[in-house]
Amino acid sequence: MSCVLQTINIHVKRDLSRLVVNNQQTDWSFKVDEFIHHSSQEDMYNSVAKNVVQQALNGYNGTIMCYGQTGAGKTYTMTGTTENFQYRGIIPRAIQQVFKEVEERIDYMFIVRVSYLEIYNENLFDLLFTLPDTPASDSQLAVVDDAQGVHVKGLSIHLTNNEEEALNFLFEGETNRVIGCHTLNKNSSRSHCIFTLYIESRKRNSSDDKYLTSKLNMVDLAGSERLHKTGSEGQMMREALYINKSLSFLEQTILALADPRREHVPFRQCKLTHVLKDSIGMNNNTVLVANVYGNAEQIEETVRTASRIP
Ligand SMILES: Nc1ncnc2c1ncn2[C@@H]1O[C@H](COP(=O)(O)OP(=O)(O)OP(=O)(O)O)[C@@H](O)[C@H]1O
Repeated sequence: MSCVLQTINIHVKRDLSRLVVNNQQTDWSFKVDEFIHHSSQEDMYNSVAKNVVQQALNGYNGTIMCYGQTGAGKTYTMTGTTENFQYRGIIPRAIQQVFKEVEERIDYMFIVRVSYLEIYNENLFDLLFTLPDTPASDSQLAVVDDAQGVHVKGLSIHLTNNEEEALNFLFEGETNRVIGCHTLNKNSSRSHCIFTLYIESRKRNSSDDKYLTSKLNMVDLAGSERLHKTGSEGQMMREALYINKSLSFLEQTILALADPRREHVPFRQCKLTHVLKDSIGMNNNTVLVANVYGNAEQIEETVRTASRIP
């Protein structure tokens, strides 16, 4: 969302032949809005998320996505860890910001709801299905694109009255995620997960009964990975193929959105882009966080991740 671009220059020594991506290239240069290194979770939040959350409270849809190599810190950035309050990630901080504003803006009436969707091997799952008040869905969840906009039929959406309730939904969903273990990350997310806040607001004591509505998606994408690096086989290889394919569709969609000459944006190629159709690009606030490792051994994947940023 910021306009000043920063340049990242990467140089790989040619004599480290094992680490060279190809025989010709040893230098890369990438432009990004911001390069965040050695920062606290709070600084990270203030840089990438605070503004999008504020805009969502003002009625604009927003999406914040973490993308990158498996084990590079996407879940840490998005959710954080529970061992220390200061390590909490973007989602709990966004929840806090939303409810702080709800309390402060006393001239407005807010309704906040949440849902937590998982996309695993191109199938949709409701991560809040375990809650007692979640109606049992007898049919498969499906992405529907109709007059009401894009929504997932069958996904439970929960009214949330305060920060604590919203955090409980987050933690409930976290325990239901599909987690795998491979050589690069022993707690690897094998799916894309979208935690959504639906915000509705209306000015109190106003003659006009106009509601402002917005959706804020916080997306922890499954890790992009080279199969030989993660040592995947069998079911994990199948998962990795789905993950890589959908990430490639996401990349194509983002590239199409960034190109003003493109008339068609291929949202329907996979569930991930279809679900996000009305919340990325165009008039929505979209932030893509590229998580990379800091060490030289992973330079090949770092270059790959950085080169996918439009
Ligand atoms: N900035 C950081 N500071 C401290 N620990 C971190 C940081 N980033 C990641 N970690 C730790 O590294 C490990 C891997 O991170 P994480 O699970 O977030 O990766 P990921 O990108 O979500 O991986 P995957 O795609 O496999 O799910 C975790 O134990 C996490 O707590």
